[in-house]
Amino acid sequence: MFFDFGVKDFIDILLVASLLYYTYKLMKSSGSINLFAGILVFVMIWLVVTQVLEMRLLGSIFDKLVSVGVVALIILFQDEIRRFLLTLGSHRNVRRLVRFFTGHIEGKVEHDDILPIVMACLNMSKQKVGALIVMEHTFPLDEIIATGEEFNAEINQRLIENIFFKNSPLHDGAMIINKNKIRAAGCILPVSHDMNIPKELGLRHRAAMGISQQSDAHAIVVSEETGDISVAYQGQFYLKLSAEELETLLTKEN
Ligand SMILES: Nc1ncnc2c1ncn2[C@@H]1O[C@H](COP(=O)(O)OP(=O)(O)OP(=O)(O)O)[C@@H](O)[C@H]1O
Repeated sequence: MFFDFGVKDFIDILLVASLLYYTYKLMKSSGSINLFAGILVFVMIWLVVTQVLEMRLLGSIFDKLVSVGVVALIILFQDEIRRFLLTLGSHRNVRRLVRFFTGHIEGKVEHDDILPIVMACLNMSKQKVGALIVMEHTFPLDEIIATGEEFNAEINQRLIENIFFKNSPLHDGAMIINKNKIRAAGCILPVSHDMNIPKELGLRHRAAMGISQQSDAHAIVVSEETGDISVAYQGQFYLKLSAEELETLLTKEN
């Protein structure tokens, strides 16, 4: 007996595989990989109980759990689902399409605005001034901005350095930059509890990782201890960057 296997089925399998891979990547970057693994194990047990062993009583309990499970999943993963849709909308190809029709990209930081940020980081790195700068992209950070001091200033190298200067009232916490404006400083970021973050990295780095797991922002850290410049982006650390590497990373379309 032959399977009626056509191109459509092949595309179907390919799409399901990509969906699973993308979900895995998203869960990994947001630190919920154990939850994802737990759900997979549950689905496998459910399939074995209902399809292979055909246990009716246990099967009917699992069936009930699965029927309410979809709602539970939406509640559990609401941040991840939101991020997934935002990332989909901000994907390079979709942005190209938007640029084709509108002529510009909403939320994109121009190269001229990146240079003062890179220069400020370089200076702070040399003087070992600690800094935490978040570049907001398509995922809105209004709730984070509300935790700090809001203003609407042009991006300026001196201003960035002054804010993070040790005696400045706003040096503690994170600065949020959106497009060509510094939107706030002294903001509190969510701290990542990821066990894989190296032990020598403290709260500033964990806060950078936290925001990168919950949004599509770039979070730049200048270490007060070592002067190292690092970036957390999409749940990944890019450590000990040179000025050129930082510029390339920030200029790259996400
Ligand atoms: N949740 C947070 N949101 C924003 N900023 C934070 C947060 N937690 C800590 N910080 C900032 O990090 C500073 C403390 O950094 P800490 O020394 O613990 O981190 P670190 O990663 O070791 O950095 P460094 O290498 O600069 O010492 C605080 O003074 C504060 O400015």
